[in-house]
Amino acid sequence: MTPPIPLNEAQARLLQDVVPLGSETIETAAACGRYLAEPLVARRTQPVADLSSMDGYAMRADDTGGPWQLVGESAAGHPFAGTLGRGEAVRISTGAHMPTDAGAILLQENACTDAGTVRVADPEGDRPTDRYIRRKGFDFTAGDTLLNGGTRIDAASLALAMAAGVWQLKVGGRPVVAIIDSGDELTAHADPARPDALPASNGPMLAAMCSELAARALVQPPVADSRRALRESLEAAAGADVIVTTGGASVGDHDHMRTALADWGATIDFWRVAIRPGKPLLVARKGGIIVLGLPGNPVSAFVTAHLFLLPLLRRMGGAGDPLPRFIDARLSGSLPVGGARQEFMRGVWAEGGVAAIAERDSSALHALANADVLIERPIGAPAALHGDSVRVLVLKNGGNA
Ligand SMILES: Nc1nc2c(c(=O)[nH]1)N[C@H]1C(S)=C(S)[C@@H](COP(=O)(O)OP(=O)(O)OC[C@H]3O[C@@H](n4cnc5c(N)ncnc54)[C@H](O)[C@@H]3O)O[C@H]1N2
Ligand code: MOO
Repeated sequence: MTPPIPLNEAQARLLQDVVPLGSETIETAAACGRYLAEPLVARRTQPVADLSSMDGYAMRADDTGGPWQLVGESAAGHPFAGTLGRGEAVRISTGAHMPTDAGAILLQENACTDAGTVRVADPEGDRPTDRYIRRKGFDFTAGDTLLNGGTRIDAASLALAMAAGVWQLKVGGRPVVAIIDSGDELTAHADPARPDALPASNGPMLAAMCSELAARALVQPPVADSRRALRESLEAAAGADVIVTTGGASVGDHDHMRTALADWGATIDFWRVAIRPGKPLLVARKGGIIVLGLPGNPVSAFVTAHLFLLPLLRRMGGAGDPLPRFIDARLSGSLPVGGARQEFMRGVWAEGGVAAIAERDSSALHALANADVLIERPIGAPAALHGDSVRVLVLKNGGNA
């Protein structure tokens, strides 16, 4: 048996030949979660003119002493059409166009009005200023490149595209993922006739992870531990871009995944990666289909999905930067010396840092569901102490969570 390969080598081998799926043009409002297939270029300037950022009164920049005669109003969507002379002011609202010739704003809190005349309320207090003017094009100008191709569209970038007058976006495709749970012990639903059966939780878990990436996930009913049944389920899934299996990837008498893949005509690219959990991971290919064989233990399947499945789907969908992003965090508590495999420990936010959850068994879903982060431990890392820096992958309380 060849030794497990390092994680970074395995990820590079998985992603190196992946060609992004064909692109399509869709409504911007429906593009959340997709990746830009070309740069986002502004079609309009924002703001389109100098605007007021506050409610108050607008006057000329060289006329900030007052009093001023009120000669009209500029409201958002209803600009003041006239010109502004010395000694004149217009009522102005937040987001309204600055009148031609206006160059200063007096906040309404700092103004008093009487019979069409505006004055500075407190001669010792705040006077008109240009600080409340949002200059034309300060955010972006028509023709500016706002986002690079390969960027994921999220709520903010979707709003940016709308504001830039781009109603449709060219985005990468949505990979179709077939998910196969395997094991004689598994049942798709709680089954009173089989009280000892284990609910197949990996399939729905992986489908949920895929759905956050705008992939289409199809979960098959659990498949028995037999070469023939596995081969048939692979054949049934052959219309997908990616087939993900869980279970049967290890060395036991009932672990048939590798032989079933060979029977089906797939070539195994690599098997076993130096990570904990998740060592028995395999990658195989048949034609244009990529098969990811994840280990059956639920935590192993979860961790390897983050490290391999999601990066693969991101790359297929057109992501420029598909690998998960780890950040540095302070350790609360301590960690033992790192082992022979790169480890991903479940952790929680605690005391301004992260603390490892004591339960490290790769079947422990309760601990996984309580985890806020995965803490990375390099191979052979020295023991870590309270306050040391560790790398973490944020699972909760980041983004929309
Ligand atoms: N002698 C050795 N035994 C094992 C090794 C090894 O190197 N030598 N590796 C261990 C490691 S590490 C892992 S991880 C597991 C992975 O095994 P498999 O991928 O073959 O998975 P199974 O044996 O089929 O199942 C493992 C475990 O997970 C449960 N399971 C499976 N599918 C699901 C599902 N869809 N939903 C929920 N739970 C599932 C299954 O009941 C088992 O308890 O192998 C070690 N053994
Ligand atoms: O690689 Mo296994 O996932 O540690 O239990």
